[in-house]
Amino acid sequence: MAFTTSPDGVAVIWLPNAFLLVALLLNRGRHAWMLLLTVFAEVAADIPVFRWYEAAIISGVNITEVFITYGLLRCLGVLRLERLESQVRFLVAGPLIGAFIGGLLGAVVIKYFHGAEESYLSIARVWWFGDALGLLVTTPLLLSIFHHGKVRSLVVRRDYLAGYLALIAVLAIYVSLIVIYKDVLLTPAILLPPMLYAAHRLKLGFATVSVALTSLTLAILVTAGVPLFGDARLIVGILHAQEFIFIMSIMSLGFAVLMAEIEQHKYQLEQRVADRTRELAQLNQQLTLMAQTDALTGLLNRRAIFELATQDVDRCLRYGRPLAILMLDVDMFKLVNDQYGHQVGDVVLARVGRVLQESLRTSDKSARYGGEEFIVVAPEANEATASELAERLREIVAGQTIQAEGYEIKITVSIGFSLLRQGDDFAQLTKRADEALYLAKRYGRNRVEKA
Ligand SMILES: Nc1nc2c(ncn2[C@@H]2O[C@H](COP(=O)(O)OP(=O)(O)OP(=O)(O)O)[C@@H](O)[C@H]2O)c(=O)[nH]1
Repeated sequence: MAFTTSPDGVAVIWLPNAFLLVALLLNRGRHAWMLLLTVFAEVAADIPVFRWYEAAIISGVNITEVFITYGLLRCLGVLRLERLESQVRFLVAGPLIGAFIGGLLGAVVIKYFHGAEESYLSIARVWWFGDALGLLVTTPLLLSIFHHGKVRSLVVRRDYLAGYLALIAVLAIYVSLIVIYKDVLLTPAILLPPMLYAAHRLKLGFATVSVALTSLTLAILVTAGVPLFGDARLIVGILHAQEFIFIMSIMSLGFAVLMAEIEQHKYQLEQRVADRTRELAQLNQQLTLMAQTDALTGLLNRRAIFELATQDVDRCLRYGRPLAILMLDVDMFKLVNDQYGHQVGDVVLARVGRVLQESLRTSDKSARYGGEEFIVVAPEANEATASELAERLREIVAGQTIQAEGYEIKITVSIGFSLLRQGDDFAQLTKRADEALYLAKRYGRNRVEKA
């Protein structure tokens, strides 16, 4: 710390307070040992410049400052600095209020215990700015590293590496030039564009490191007497450096956070669009299904079976495969309606639909063809298979006892089936199956007839 300290012993940029603040923020003030360790570090950092009791009082001032900042941040609900709003709150609580109080108290120690040359207000101002910058530069950096209780590597990330190297190169060139030429044209302001570019491209993690490195470099240069801002008195040079570091930090960190927020918004927007698209696709699927389904029985409707069966018919004709069509009609269904009511009739139709769904192969298709009439399309079914299937369906329906509205109802179905012939189409097949069904009705119902 001695490298960045003015002749009166006030730091141009004072970093240790941020360590204590971050320890408090991360652990919510739980770990006392961390506090003791930081107090020890604060005193040790002051020992090279001050007598031990001065160092002890100064560390008391620093700790007070940190606790005021921490208390304010807790009141404002700020534990992380990844949003612009929390950064602004942090700026008010730490660099503005906490460091200001620290500056007022610290200047008393420097002026009256240490016997400084500069005026009380001038020392208070340098102290305030030094502490403010220490908090501003270091807190976001440490919070970036100790992310959610884990140490996040800011150094080895591949996309950051080129940025770090470029930053070190820029700083090295700047330091060499200003040390050799001491030219006022080499104002640190020329560092701003590359830093903003880096903050924009490499996000908050990198911005915190670049701000910390640049600030420290400038602080060391100004306290070593390098005239960063022309031939001013040392204290004026320090003040300018502090002002510059302040502006640079706010701009870099603010810019990085702003970019992160924009990215976040963009991501959320994309997520929302993706969600809506998925919902629309699902709705579309549901609509398609609804358009194909008969609401009462859950089977395909007439239009859907026409499309699907036509494909089956074409395929079986092309490959010379058999196919059968079964037409089922509930016997004396009008009586069911008349005797028990239309609602009971609906339950009966739904049961026939369920029987078909449960009894057929997955390659078979069934549909409600109209009223109390059903159709089954059975690819690969020859005469024997179709007759067996029709018989089985007839028996299963006849074996059902349907309970509805307090009634127990037994029903039967008549079935006519037709087999695919060369040159057939779906309409011809259904026409023949219908004729066979008519025969089944004529011969007494509850029976199967072949076309
Ligand atoms: N409950 C109900 N009844 C329907 C529905 N669609 C058609 N029906 C009725 O089904 C009955 C069909 O009667 P018919 O065509 O005379 O045939 P049936 O009484 O079954 O006599 P057969 O076919 O000769 O055995 C009519 O009463 C229609 O009103 C429906 O969705 N729900």
